[in-house]
Amino acid sequence: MPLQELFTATMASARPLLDKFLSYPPSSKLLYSSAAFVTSYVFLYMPIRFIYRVYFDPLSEIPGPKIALVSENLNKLYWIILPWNSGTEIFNFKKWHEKYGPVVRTGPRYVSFNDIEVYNQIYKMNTRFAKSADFYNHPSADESVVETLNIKDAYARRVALAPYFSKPAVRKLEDLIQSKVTLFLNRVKEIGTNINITRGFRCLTVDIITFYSYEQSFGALSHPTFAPGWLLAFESLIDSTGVQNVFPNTFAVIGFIFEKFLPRPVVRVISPPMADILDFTDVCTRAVLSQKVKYAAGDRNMVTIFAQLFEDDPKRGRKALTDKQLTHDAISTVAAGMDTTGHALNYAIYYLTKNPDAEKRLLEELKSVMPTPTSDVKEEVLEGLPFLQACIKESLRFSHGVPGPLPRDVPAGGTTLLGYYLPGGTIVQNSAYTYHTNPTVFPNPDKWDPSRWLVKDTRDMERHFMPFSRGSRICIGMHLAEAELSVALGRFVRRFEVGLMEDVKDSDMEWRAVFVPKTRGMLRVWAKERKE
Ligand code: HEM
Repeated sequence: MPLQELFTATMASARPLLDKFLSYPPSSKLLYSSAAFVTSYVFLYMPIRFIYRVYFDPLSEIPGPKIALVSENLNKLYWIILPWNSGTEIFNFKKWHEKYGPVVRTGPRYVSFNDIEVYNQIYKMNTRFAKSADFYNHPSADESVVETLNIKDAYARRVALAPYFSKPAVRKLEDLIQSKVTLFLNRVKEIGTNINITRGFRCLTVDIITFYSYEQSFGALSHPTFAPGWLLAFESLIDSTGVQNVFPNTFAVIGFIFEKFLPRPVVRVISPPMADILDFTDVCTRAVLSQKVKYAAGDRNMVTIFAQLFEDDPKRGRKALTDKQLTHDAISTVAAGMDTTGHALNYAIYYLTKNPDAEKRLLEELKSVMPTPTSDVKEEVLEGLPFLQACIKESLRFSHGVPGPLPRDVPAGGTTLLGYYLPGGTIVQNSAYTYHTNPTVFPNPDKWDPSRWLVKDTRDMERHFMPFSRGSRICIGMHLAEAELSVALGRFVRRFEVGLMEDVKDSDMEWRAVFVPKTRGMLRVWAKERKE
């Protein structure tokens, strides 16, 4: 039968059905057409799309679990929103790499790698792999330097911040770091027992970075239990990163309504975490904008990492940051510098209490440069202590910095990695957790063992060690973090004998990834001043 006749016959037989449909009231019409749309989406479009992804897509040659190809959105809901799965995707990545090899297709457009040469190609200086909008989209920080996607814009913003974070610049912060560590240690002595050291370390790191940013710290260390309201607010903000990532627009709209139209006490009744988040944003906004006002009034002697961002940089084509960009930078530098450094210190103390031999060895080493428990010691000296540095490295290996897969977009035109062609727009992932727990490079990877860093040849471990990431988007605050870690850990261990509170469980230190690792519980310790 010719095609035209077939079409006419089909239309004729469908006509009664169509007439019946048109005779329904509008509400039924809407219901039936919605049902027809959903049915054909689920039973027709999704299966066809799945078959295309499995057999015909340019990425179809790449091994991986087929179930992950059903839907990008379902993957996100499954791994991010379901409370029991939230933050555990990267553990699964590692299992998938063990099963499928160094390259795994983890979603329709996502490919994960476990190959250090590929890592170095993606996270290198002048990379063409930009941060992916699919992840760096959190409404509370998407205009910060951390979430700036465009490579040129990110470079210009980093250049403005870089002079404040170079090694020589950090050396000039010695007095600031030492004085905050002294305050922290005095507070530890004063509290003595049941010290929430997880929050204590956060308070220490945040008081340093906020002083450097705003000429006055947030005063966190002075809080009686290391739990100022805005720190609890920050914890809510971090908890919300998954929801922000999956529903950025909804989160932004709700946040806007809550912020602009409802009094804060009302927001607190409706959603305590949202009220916390807005409180934290307010604190950061007030702090950074008051610095901007001082700068505009001609004060050029003030100490603020933001100074260069208040002005245009015509040479690099960067405009002065808007108030929103400043606020987002204020939030993200506090966030970037607080939890990461805090976690590494947390793990160091936890594992030292579990490994008395290591603690003894560290103490002996510290005594060689600090004759008494409260002796002054320069950061430069602590940097030269091999066992202290090995403890710090091993604790960074356990805390991972940002363990998540740091997704990057394959540039337009595509690229070939490990023999597989990846079209432009493919999202590549690499998880520090996978590299840091590679048993070939780090034998017995789940054992906290600082002495592994004291062997003659550490080159292979160094190659697979990336707590600060690498390349153009390497951590800006790396030197500051290293200085904080040396001074805080060295002086803490020299001054105090420390132990876990009885009810602290090993499972309290298990973590999931909410951008940074989030432990199941908090580390609580007792601390006794040493006599000698
Ligand atoms: C032990 C402590 C720290 C670790 C392990 C760490 C780790 C990292 C990692 C892995 C990244 C890359 C994130 C990504 O690609 O999405 C990063 C970025 C960043 N870090 Fe850190 N960080 C630490 C401390 C600090 C401190 C003290 C600051 C100071 C404010 C800081 C500021 C930043 C900033 C601004 C970025 C964004 C850089 C960019 O996107 O170009 N970090 N950090």
